[in-house]
Amino acid sequence: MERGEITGVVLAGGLGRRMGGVDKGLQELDGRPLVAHIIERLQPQVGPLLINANRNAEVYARFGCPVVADAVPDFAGPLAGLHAALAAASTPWVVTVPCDSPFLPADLVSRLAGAAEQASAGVAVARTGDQVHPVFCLCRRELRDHLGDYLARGERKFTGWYASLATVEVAFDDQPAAFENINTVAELASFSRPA
Ligand SMILES: Nc1nc2c(ncn2[C@@H]2O[C@H](COP(=O)(O)OP(=O)(O)OP(=O)(O)O)[C@@H](O)[C@H]2O)c(=O)[nH]1
Ligand SMILES: [Mg+2]
Repeated sequence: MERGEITGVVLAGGLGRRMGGVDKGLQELDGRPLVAHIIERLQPQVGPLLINANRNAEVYARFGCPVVADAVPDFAGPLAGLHAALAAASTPWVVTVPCDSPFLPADLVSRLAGAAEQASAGVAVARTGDQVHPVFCLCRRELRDHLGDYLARGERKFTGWYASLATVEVAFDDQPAAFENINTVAELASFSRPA
């Protein structure tokens, strides 16, 4: 699989409730919005890039890539973001990362892609230890309708969707800290470099 066959998607469509309802991707870490950190890590690993956001589309557009909102209403969760991205992408593969994990692996996409190819799987997700990180997900674009049907049934859970597909889990036990995610203001402060 070539890098250019994979669209990278920053999932920034959540409500940020644990952070008081702010738009988490736009919160600053070390003087830059989280989304900027994510793009810096993800851009070299993929072809096209998309941002999935449900608020502040004009602000996200300043990062220079298309911004797509969920098609499924009412903040249905990250799978709704993946669904929107599968509809918007023009490459055969899409890879998602959340907007709140600024330390994501530099080799995330190559390892997910290698494993998906080797296993002839339509979906590859990251794992550390026995913890699956389902929002770090490489997915074939042709699964769009399969996912659309799942969401239309009112289903919301990543794990339930994966379970119905050929999915491969890819261990990143060499870099568990790369999957640290930031949910609260205190966590954001704790990950800031001292000035
Ligand atoms: N597109 C989309 N993405 C979502 C939605 N809910 C969560 N996400 C994304 O899923 C990832 C992980 O979600 P959380 O850490 O729970 O973020 P959140 O939902 O904004 O925050 P909380 O409200 O505190 O749970 C983040 O990248 C979110 O932007 C949603 O309804 N739609
Ligand atoms: Mg949430």
